[in-house]
Amino acid sequence: LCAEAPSPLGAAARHQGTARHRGTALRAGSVRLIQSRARGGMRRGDVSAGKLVRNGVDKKAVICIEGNIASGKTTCLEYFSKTSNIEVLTEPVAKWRNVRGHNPLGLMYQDPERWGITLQTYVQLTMLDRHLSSISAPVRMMERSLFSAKYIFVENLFRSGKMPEVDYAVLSEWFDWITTNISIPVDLIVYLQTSPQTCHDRLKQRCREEEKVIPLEYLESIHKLYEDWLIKRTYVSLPAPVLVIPADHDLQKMLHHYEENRDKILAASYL
Ligand SMILES: Nc1ncnc2c1ncn2[C@@H]1O[C@H](COP(=O)(O)OP(=O)(O)O)[C@@H](O)[C@H]1O
Ligand SMILES: Nc1ccn([C@H]2C[C@H](O)[C@@H](COP(=O)(O)O)O2)c(=O)n1
Repeated sequence: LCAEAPSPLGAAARHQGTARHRGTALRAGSVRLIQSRARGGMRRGDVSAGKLVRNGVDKKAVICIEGNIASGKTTCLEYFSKTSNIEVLTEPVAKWRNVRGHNPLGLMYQDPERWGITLQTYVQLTMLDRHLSSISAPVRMMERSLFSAKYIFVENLFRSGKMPEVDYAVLSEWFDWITTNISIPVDLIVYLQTSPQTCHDRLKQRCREEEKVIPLEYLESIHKLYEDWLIKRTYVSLPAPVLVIPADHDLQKMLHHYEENRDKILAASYL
């Protein structure tokens, strides 16, 4: 049985616009980026020093929900979306499935060597847009991040031999430029830790057309990268502290776990 339903949360309406330098300020649609002061004066002063920061960014908490494909991130976000003072941003999967009539997500699963760079370039752009969009509530919970796009998905394509070295190099240059020059603040990572088999079962249940070709081994590689990054910490540096929530349980138990962890999660807003 297929159970893919459009997210009731919807995608945040975003203005589209061309980024253009104006002295030290850059306007991208409704986003205003300003050059941060050298040090101090901001909660994340050291991390942001000298970078472009979104205006007013230091007043809001950003929590990223991370986890394997179909681990339950959207379901978790739907639960917290019912809380006042929390704004929820799901991944822009609808855009990845339809950019001007093209489906880079589907193309990537059909032929990763050819289309991996196309999808991941677009993921990087749309995730950057998510990070920089204006925050309307004191706390933002967002699905995944610019960081996992690079450290998990791009890395997995490259390491599995499905992304040519030149494509990986270009994506890495883009990622390094963005993270060197633009502040991408994250206050907490919530890792929904699942077994690859659980994700495989949930993936089949969700039945997203493009994902029907995903074998268990693909989820195992993604799982390993997540574990190396967020649990073993043997891989790349973390952009924020990590809260791990075991997520193999049934829905009712998961909702209970979310409630139990609510204070720890929202504590990110007092940092
Ligand atoms: N705890 C759970 N137990 C069983 N099924 C779940 C659970 N959480 C989510 N699901 C189902 O698994 C599928 C994937 O969940 P979803 O929240 O879309 O994952 P993600 O956003 O991480 O890809 C959906 O069909 C969803 O209804
Ligand atoms: N950088 C990324 C991010 C996501 N994907 C794929 C994986 C899934 O098929 C889909 C959405 O992920 P989910 O929210 O269901 O975990 O997008 C990718 O290929 N690269």
